[in-house]
Amino acid sequence: MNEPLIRIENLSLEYQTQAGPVLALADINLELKEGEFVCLLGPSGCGKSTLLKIIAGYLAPTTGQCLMQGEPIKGPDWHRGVVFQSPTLYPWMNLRKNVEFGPRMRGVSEEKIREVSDHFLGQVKLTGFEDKWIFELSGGMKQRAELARALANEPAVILMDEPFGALDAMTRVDMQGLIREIWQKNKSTIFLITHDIDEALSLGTRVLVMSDRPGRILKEFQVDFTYKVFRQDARHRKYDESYFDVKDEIIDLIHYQDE
Ligand SMILES: Nc1ncnc2c1ncn2[C@@H]1O[C@H](COP(=O)(O)OP(=O)(O)OP(=O)(O)O)[C@@H](O)[C@H]1O
Repeated sequence: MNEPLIRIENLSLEYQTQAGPVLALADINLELKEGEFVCLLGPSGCGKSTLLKIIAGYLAPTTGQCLMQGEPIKGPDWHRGVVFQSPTLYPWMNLRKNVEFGPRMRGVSEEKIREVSDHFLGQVKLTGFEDKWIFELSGGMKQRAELARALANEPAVILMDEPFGALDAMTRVDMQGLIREIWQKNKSTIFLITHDIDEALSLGTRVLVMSDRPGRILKEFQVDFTYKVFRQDARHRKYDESYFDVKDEIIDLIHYQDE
């Protein structure tokens, strides 16, 4: 099968605002292949979230196209799971009901729903908290719950917009370890937006760097640092010189934009 999971061709997006049109993205060409962990970096306001929203199906491109398995994406659907920085869990449902919501809406059997929610709550290490209300969970737990809710739909691709941005440094590193472990175990395809170069390099198999608005993809880096980091010592990462060479190049690329 040569068709990539997601294919974006000559895409641009222009927002219409009261002050006039805002060109957010231009000339985007991008493929996401099954099993890839693609991280997107770029200056603030360059169009990263806009690109993710197009892949999710929330926004339609102004020109060009965004295809999933060769078919144009026409709107949001459960094949593409989305995780945002602020959890969007339903406060009137307990944790288990939140995770089961998607499969239940799709008419999955109650037996299978239970199996899936047990499995993914286990993967995100929330077994034992199923009956808790959302307000009873910590920030890190909410973000893990959000992840379990996305995973419960068994989407073809998981789209994450700064998923760990609001977490403290320690919880963030733990979450990175967890998402790496889940990606490897489930053979998931992940597209993740971050401001953190170390996060992108320590998780991604490919790191894309975007230009200032209108966002274009300036350069991409095929990297394998994620394979070198194991969850057990995720807090004590040791990288060789090539890591710092790539990091410096990315800093220069992003910094150059600000000048
Ligand atoms: N709904 C909208 N209507 C009009 N303009 C918008 C809208 N959403 C975003 N924009 C503009 O489009 C540009 C890209 O925004 P976007 O949120 O995609 O950037 P970003 O790279 O994700 O930013 P950040 O890193 O700060 O989250 C910005 O100039 C923003 O002001």
